[in-house]
Amino acid sequence: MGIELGKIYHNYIDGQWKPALSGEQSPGVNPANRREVVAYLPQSGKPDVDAAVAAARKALPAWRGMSGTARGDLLYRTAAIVERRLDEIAETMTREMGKTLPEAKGETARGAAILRYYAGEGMRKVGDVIPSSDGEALMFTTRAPLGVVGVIAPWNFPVAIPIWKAAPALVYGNTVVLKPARETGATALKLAECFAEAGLPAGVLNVICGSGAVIGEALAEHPGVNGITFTGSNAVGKKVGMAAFARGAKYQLEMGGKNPILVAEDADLDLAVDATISGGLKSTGQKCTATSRVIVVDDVYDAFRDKLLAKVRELKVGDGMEPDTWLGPCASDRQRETVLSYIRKGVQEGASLLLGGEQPPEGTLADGYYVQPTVFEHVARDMTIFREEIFGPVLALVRAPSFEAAVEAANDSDFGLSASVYTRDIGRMLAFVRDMEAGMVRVNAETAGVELQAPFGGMKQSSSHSREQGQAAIEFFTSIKTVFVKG
Ligand SMILES: NC(=O)C1=CN([C@@H]2O[C@H](COP(=O)(O)OP(=O)(O)OC[C@H]3O[C@@H](n4cnc5c(N)ncnc54)[C@H](OP(=O)(O)O)[C@@H]3O)[C@@H](O)[C@H]2O)C=CC1
Ligand SMILES: O=C(O)CCC(=O)C(=O)O
Repeated sequence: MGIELGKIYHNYIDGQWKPALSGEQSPGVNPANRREVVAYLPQSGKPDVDAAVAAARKALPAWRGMSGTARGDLLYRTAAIVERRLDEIAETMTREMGKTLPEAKGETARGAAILRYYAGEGMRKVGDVIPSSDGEALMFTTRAPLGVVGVIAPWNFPVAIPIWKAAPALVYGNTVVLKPARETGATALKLAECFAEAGLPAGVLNVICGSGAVIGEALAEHPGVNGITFTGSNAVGKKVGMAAFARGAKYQLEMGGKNPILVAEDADLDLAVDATISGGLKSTGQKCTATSRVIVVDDVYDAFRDKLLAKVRELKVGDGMEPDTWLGPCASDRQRETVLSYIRKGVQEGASLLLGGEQPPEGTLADGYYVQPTVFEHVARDMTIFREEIFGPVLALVRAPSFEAAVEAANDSDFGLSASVYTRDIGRMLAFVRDMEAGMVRVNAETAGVELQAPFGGMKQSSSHSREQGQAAIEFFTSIKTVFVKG
């Protein structure tokens, strides 16, 4: 039994399911088959944002007043419900944004694991006792929640990202207004159903769907929102950050990447090829941690390229619901057009297109937003495909005369999210860890894939220099209070 297609969804505000106040809704189509309407989603406006923020503000005192353990218990219960509904949530995700069903199931299971991790945070320490210079006083730190937190989420990890933002926000005593990407509203509303079934009090989590330019902006500018956490493009992230900064709200931005994998002359080439393919092309290259620049030392360049091409040719493109599909469609028509325009630019600017570069030939794929896995070589550092985030199944091969030159080329980027190296030499590993300007530095492992218990974030223009996930989340979602008590 599959999910109900074409269902009409409502916003989740103040513990109730409500249509947009305007009554407007918009269809969300399956990127693997544009004829399939997956869901009708509310097209909310500013009055809906006002209602959601008012509900979150009203719920705040009681939620903040509960113990961390009690808040954590609600997250444990939500995790169990997400797990029970895993197949349905994963199918909704695949039909809304195209990633393969096994990937969607893995991500949903990860969502439950993130909820459990932060449920446990409700019982962990929040401060330190610091010796005072006054022998009769007690000085210590504690943590206060920010208040109402706005979560603006992208479509590429529609379960993991909203949860890794909302779960720590909630457990530390904040209330939340979540605005999912327009592509993945139904998946987010199913998560809201799980929180509601777990017994989360009304108004503690609110989910509203609609255009980013309207309700995302309204949330960032709203005087009732104390903090905004955003993942998405650099252009929008900067706008959101500036809107929050202008009114003194706290903000956290996770944005693009242009992640390199370096292949040294002593690398295990088979492993390096597998990591390049998995890191660069899984989820159709739509990860901020996706491998995009493949920088290979001259001595092994030809052998690496030939192995890579042989394996990429074997990848099966198709509907993510089909069991033999390795690579699904781009998440939307807009995203497919962006990717194809980068490919055209690569060709115009003189890179050599070795493989792919087009929509797959007509047939069963004609109704979806597909792009063939694409490999370029002779990519120069001033080319657009070397410099800008593509967010599609496109790899740019770069030949480097030496390992040192490869590191230098890898650092020649405005971004610094993730970077990986393949080498067996401990000296090279350590040099890479020291010299690479990236928040996630990975040795003999692909650039993508993050662990929920470890800090995640980037350097340079990849982030606002904060970190998400693991214990790092407490830094954004709370403020430190230093307390001095004298009897
Ligand atoms: N770092 C990452 O993980 C991601 C990076 N990207 C990058 O962004 C590119 C474009 O993707 P796209 O989906 O358009 O990313 P956006 O940055 O536009 O979208 C991310 C989120 O921000 C919302 N948003 C859009 N405009 C505004 C605004 N003015 N104020 C506040 N919120 C807003 C979106 O809503 P809505 O969906 O309604 O527009 C969505 O919820 C990709 O090609 C990729 O390069 C995209 C997704 C994730
Ligand atoms: O690599 C991952 O698992 C996470 C990637 C990510 O956070 C993103 O693409 O937004």
